[in-house]
Amino acid sequence: MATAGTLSHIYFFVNKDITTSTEERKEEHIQSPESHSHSLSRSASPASAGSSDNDSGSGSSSSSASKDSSLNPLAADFAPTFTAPPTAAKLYEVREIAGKGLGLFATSPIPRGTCIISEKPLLRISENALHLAWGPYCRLSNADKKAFDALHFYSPPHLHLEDASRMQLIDPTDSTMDTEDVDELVADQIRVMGTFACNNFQCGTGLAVFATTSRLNHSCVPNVHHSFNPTIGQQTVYAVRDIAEGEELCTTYLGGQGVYYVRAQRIEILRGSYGFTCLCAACGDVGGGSDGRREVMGGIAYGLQCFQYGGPAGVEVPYVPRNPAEALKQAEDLVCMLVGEGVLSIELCKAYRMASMVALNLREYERAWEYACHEADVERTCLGSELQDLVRSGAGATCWIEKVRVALVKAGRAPPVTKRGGKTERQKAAKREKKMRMRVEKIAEKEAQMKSEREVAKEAKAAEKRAKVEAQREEERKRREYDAQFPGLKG
Ligand SMILES: C[S@@+](CC[C@H](N)C(=O)[O-])C[C@H]1O[C@@H](n2cnc3c(N)ncnc32)[C@H](O)[C@@H]1O
Repeated sequence: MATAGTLSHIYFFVNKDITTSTEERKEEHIQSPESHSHSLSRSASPASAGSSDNDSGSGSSSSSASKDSSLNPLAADFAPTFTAPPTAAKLYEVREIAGKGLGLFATSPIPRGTCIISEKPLLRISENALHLAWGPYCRLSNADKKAFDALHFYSPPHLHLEDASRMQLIDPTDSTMDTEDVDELVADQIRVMGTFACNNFQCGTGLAVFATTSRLNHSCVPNVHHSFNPTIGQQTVYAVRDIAEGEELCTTYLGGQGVYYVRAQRIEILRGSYGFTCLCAACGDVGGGSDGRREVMGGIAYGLQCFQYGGPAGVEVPYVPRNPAEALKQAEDLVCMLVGEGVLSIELCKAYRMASMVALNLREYERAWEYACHEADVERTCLGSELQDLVRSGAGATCWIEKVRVALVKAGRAPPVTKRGGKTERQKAAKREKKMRMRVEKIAEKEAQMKSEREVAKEAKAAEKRAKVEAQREEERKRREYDAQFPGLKG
């Protein structure tokens, strides 16, 4: 993961100073060349704060309150200084699954938007550089070391872990080590780097491995969304749709943009970096249209990005809308296609945001409001509601909703409110879903029509070529006949 891009899609616009506590930063900074330490049992000052999973992030171990008030629960600014014990029941179990090793499985039905895991890193490094994992690993407590060692190991060939170990971690001038010691140390370092490589997630500006989240297997149609929440300093995993009891919980290892990769690209990355071939619904859908849809979705997403920020000079980018009205239609199509493809996380938020922004630009206030609300809904579903970092940076859906609300008020329109006795949310959602399904079907129909047109054109071209060859042959035959009839005239 450190090098294959990442398991994680960074949605947080992270300000390192906000997200990393001074103590954590201290931990990270003392990691570097000391990593030449040759002893696995070197002083164990845990780089991570343990691995409490499923404590739903409700507890905070730091308090900004004054000493006195922090001890007085009745004080206005009282804040607990202890980490609250886990309150939510464990919603999953770790089980072995054929062909995948261990995985997490729902032990009861899990409704969409449920926080399934919230845990602190087991081992964290400050940059995307695998060799940095060795130092903090050596400082782990024995229990954390055991948890780390139990994780899956894979050594991606392109990472050249042995070279990384010999060149970056071993001190060739150290005369106290003989060849056997060096080989043993190299093997240990390969094991740690390989384990880190295939289990890490993006964590702020660095990478981290987690005791529980790192057991999540991959799917190109994930049912959970993982992200590091700097506000609570924990990795969180939320259900992006209703999950049935017994269903495997799967996230994506390909990051947000991975949604737009076609099957062959996904296979290449997953095989190269994690050593497996994905057999999820999208990868199994050979010839079923998933690849075509993902390609079109990627084209539309990129086209919209070029529309918003400008595209590369001198390159003709397909799907760039010519005007805001076209952009709105494309953003709506993208929403429908993402939903149709079962991609329900951050890329969907982005598509809703785009639709809302363009609608606002077109002064289509109600639509702008509706899409902003959808974005907020999906954001809450994937990330929960403790998102102060996101709000502070102005990137959260709630910040956008506020902008739309102000625009509506300025335009003399009040933000729409749900009418009493009106349609229930469930009815509305069902209607929206039906509408979306119809649009997706329409898009698929259009695609199929375009495909068959392309095939007809290809066939016509091939027929034309065949006729040309046939005509040449005929001419050649006639010429030979003539030559045979009038040999004297030959040449
Ligand atoms: C982060 S670990 C996931 C947990 C792992 N299965 C375990 O036993 O600890 C990543 C590894 O799990 C396996 N894996 C993940 N997703 C998979 C999938 N969809 N199909 C097959 N193997 C998968 C691969 O071996 C991969 O290198």
